[in-house]
Amino acid sequence: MAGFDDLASERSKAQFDVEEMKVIWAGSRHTLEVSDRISRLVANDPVFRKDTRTMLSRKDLFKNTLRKAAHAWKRIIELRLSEEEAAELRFYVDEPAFMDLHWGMFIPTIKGQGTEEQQQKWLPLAYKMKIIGCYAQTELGHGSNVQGLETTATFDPQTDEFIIHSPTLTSSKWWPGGLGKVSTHAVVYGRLIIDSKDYGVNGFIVQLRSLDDHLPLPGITIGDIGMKFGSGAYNTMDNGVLRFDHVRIPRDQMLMRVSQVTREGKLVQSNVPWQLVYGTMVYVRQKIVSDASCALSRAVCIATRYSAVRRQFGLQSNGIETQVIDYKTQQSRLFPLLASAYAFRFVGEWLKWLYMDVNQRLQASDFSTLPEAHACTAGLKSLTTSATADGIEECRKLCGGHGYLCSSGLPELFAVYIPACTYEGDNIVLLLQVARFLIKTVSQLGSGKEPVGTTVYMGRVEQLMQCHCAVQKGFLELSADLVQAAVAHCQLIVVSKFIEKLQQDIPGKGVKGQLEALCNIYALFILHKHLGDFLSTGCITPKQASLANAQLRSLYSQVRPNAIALVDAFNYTDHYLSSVLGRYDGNVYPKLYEEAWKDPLNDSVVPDGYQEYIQPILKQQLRNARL
Ligand SMILES: CC/C=C\C/C=C\C/C=C\C/C=C\CCC(=O)SCCNC(=O)CCNC(=O)[C@H](O)C(C)(C)COP(=O)(O)OP(=O)(O)OC[C@H]1O[C@@H](n2cnc3c(N)ncnc32)[C@H](O)[C@@H]1OP(=O)(O)O
Ligand SMILES: Cc1cc2nc3c(=O)[nH]c(=O)nc-3n(C[C@H](O)[C@H](O)[C@H](O)COP(=O)(O)OP(=O)(O)OC[C@H]3O[C@@H](n4cnc5c(N)ncnc54)[C@H](O)[C@@H]3O)c2cc1C
Repeated sequence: MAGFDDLASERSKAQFDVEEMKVIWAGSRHTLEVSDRISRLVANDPVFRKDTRTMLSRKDLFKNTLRKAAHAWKRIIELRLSEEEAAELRFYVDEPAFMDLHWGMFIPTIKGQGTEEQQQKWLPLAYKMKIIGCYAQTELGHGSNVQGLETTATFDPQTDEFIIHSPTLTSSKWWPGGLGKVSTHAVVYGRLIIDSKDYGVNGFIVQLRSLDDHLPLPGITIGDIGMKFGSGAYNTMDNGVLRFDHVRIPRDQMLMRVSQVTREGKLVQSNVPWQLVYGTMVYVRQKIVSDASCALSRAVCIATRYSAVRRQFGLQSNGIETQVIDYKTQQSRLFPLLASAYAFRFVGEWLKWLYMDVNQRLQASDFSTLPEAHACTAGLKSLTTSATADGIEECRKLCGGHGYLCSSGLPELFAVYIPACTYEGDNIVLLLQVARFLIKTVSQLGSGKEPVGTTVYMGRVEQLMQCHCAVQKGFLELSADLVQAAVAHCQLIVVSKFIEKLQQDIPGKGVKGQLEALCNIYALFILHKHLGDFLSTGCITPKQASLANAQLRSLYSQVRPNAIALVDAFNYTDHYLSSVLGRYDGNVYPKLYEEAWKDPLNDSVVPDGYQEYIQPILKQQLRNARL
């Protein structure tokens, strides 16, 4: 069987221990064991099938999502899965749904911004799913500009309550995931008003729906904001709209770790930076970086396996055409994405460590690394999601026409993934935050602080900053060129963390060698992509640029025999890949043909509508022809 033999032959060429590379990719033997076991549990459960998603109406699609979420929760309880295993199960179910926001934002917000008492009250309810929460920050009129939010939370000393209100149409909460049809509660971000004085944005826990009949509570208008990009895709998520008409909540439902409001209506600032109100966004952004490596590796796995199966032109002496993976143009498009997937994996590991380190420091009232954590999570979220969104589209194109079929898995992967460039912070807005951080850092460099990083990449950042750095008054004056410096800074971090990964103990025959090749491919690919920066800032000479290019091409040849093994190391099930082109067995053509007939359009040989619309035309033509 052609495809199967091709992939079997490719696997026999591997020059490294794939099982050990699986451990490196997973992060540890324990994590590999958990993800392998849970991914197969999901793959073997018919409730979690994904192949009909693009054929369902929005209402049927959503109801099926609720069914899957309920089944997932039931399995978590039945099997007594740990929090880690439950998170893996939600990941491999692979369907954006309210659970993501309940576990991924609502609970972390209460943990990060609630007092001990508030955590003791609300977390047990949330962990047991006695309440379902979402994160309601963005409004119809404001998303990036958090300080521009209009929802008000006015303290009423007569009743010891906050009055939550939507004063304008643009203050309607708009986009929060899980809000539209499912969540019973939300963390609502609104302007704290005490005695007519505006104290800025804070978080408030607000019940939205009755726990008895799920109807919206008095003063609450709530619904879904409508269909989003692509069929299936993110339409499994009920992104919602929410308006308040003077809804009253107890004073103790303002999240008060950062600021407290006393019974007398006095605002007391605690000793933590007010920016902790933004803390959930830092947490989610570091998770999004890890998710980028998952999404990109998934697309690269599909495109790499298909590129080894697909043969086109280049008839060889044995009468067989050439595998498209052997074309240098295919390699120059595909292998940098393979390298990027590994690079994002390792920078995501580091970012997770940075986030945990910041949190431990916060416990000890050490806030010194919070600005760097914000800049790194913002910048790396921006860099990795933009590269991944572009990379998934490139993988679709690498698969030719068949990449455009839903059965390839790539259109839906692209449609689900691309909002990552917007949610949790628009990517340009976040790069401007990095630019601000760099300006402050450069201004402090005079104090003898020396930047650290790889020379050429570091030089590029320094030079770009000096070229473009001006005394900036505020956000809006930041030049587009500074965004370029911010990207350069983030790419420096990615390369540096890949190099640091290689300095760790890396067991397994040939594993370190493959990772070194991928690290060099990433670094040289970025250098090639931004050659203008490196040349214009004098970091490298034209001769060096030419040598770098030659080295890059040589590295592609080094990776070529290992490409299939490198994507096998992601250890993805066919269920998770959900792609006829990316099947482990390479049995592409028979499965493509089989999938086609499953389309409802093929339920009848003569299509519905023929008699009404087509036959009259044809008959008319026949009559005309006889005249
Ligand atoms: C679902 C989760 C589970 C898993 C995750 C996996 C996948 C994700 C899947 C789905 C995600 C689903 C939904 C996404 C949810 C959302 O989209 S929630 C809404 C997200 N919204 C945003 O990100 C808004 C972006 N805007 C901002 O962050 C801010 O408005 C701003 C930073 C752009 C501007 O802030 P301002 O206060 O207005 O002005 P500033 O002067 O720039 O900043 C003031 C100072 O504060 C510092 N700072 C800013 N942000 C942070 C932060 N997050 N942490 C720490 N510090 C911060 C800034 O540096 C300034 O400090 P100075 O010392 O320079 O004054
Ligand atoms: C699928 C999805 C899920 C979401 N889930 C949630 C959720 O659960 N909870 C929640 O609260 N929100 C959620 N959001 C909202 C999301 O956080 C916002 O869309 C995001 O923060 C961007 O804000 P915005 O849409 O207002 O865009 P805007 O800020 O209006 O940006 C529009 C354009 O203007 C540019 N721009 C804006 N400001 C500047 C500036 N200062 N300088 C230069 N350019 C600028 C941007 O770069 C962008 O190109 C979700 C969004 C999506 C798409």
